[in-house]
Amino acid sequence: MAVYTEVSDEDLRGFLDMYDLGEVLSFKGIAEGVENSNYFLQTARDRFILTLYEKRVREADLPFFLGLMEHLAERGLECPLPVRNRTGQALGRLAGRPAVIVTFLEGLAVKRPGAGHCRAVGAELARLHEAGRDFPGRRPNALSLGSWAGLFASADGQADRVAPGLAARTQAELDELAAIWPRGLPEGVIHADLFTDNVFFIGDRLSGVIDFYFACTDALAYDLAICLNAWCFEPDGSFNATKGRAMIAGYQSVRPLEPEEVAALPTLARGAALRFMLTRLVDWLNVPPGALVRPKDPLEYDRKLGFHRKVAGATEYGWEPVRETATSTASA
Ligand SMILES: Nc1ncnc2c1ncn2[C@@H]1O[C@H](COP(=O)(O)OP(=O)(O)OP(=O)(O)O)[C@@H](O)[C@H]1O
Ligand SMILES: N[C@@H](CCO)C(=O)O
Repeated sequence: MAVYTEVSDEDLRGFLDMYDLGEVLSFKGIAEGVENSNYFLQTARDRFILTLYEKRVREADLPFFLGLMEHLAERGLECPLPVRNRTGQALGRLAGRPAVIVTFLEGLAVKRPGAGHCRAVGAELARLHEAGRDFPGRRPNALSLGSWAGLFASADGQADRVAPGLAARTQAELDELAAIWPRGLPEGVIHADLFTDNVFFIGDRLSGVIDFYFACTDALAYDLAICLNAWCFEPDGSFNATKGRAMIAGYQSVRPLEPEEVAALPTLARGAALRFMLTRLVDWLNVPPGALVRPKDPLEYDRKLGFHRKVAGATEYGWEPVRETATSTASA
């Protein structure tokens, strides 16, 4: 359960005095997530999520995240909307932390996604990229290549305590990726953390996307590489190419990949796996005393890295050229 910061009844009352949300009917810490403290808030008016931002979220970046959610929602994406208080502010302070109330989204995260879910996520990711094109905000990816060596250093030489050989493997990967990391790919706003717990479905219909607190400006195909990592591996560690094919086809049904993005996909997938291995490693070694949180397994991503290292080309992820439609062939 990710609740790092407890909120007293008195603090909550003081905070909600600034809003027009009606009487509080229920207020509970949420038993998911690892990054921020999240509370479910039911008032006489509606259901909401109250988030207190913790270690990895810089307060200066919050206007980017909140503005992005508003921008995407205006363009028809189902995502939480920040709720403004009586003075028109969405961002406040509670229990010493920056805090925001957002609207509650209906739906459930899928635990064992099928190919249909992967296709829907691919298409939604591309819609997000398209909708983000005219978003004026820019935020460099604070968890890209340039940060990985520092993250590894902050594990303080303890990687081999988690698995023998992990330190040398990770160092070799850092060195190699620094040498081959693709530059100049099409960029835009990316979600950067579109894992299964951040996408909701009602039945088979994708009903919403949450958790924009890693969103940034980076290579669009890197976001797809993150999703291939998060959605298309089986619990036994094998990559499911049927799911990969569905996800990439879903993505390309909205935004076809450029040839240089296709060529870069294996390297981007390696980088994405390394990024999540490293943040998980650091979290695994540094669980704050008393925090209600279950850290995620870094070795899951070390194993995924092992798979990506052997991939020779994007077809192994299920990439196929976009088929010409009857109309485009006829008009060609
Ligand atoms: N707008 C929302 N509507 C409904 N439920 C939500 C909403 N926002 C968050 N939740 C619930 O709270 C949980 C944690 O939220 P979130 O994923 O944003 O937390 P986090 O700590 O940033 O997690 P992560 O580890 O994925 O980064 C979600 O899994 C979901 O159950
Ligand atoms: N989605 C991340 C946690 C939030 O950054 C992970 O699974 O490691």
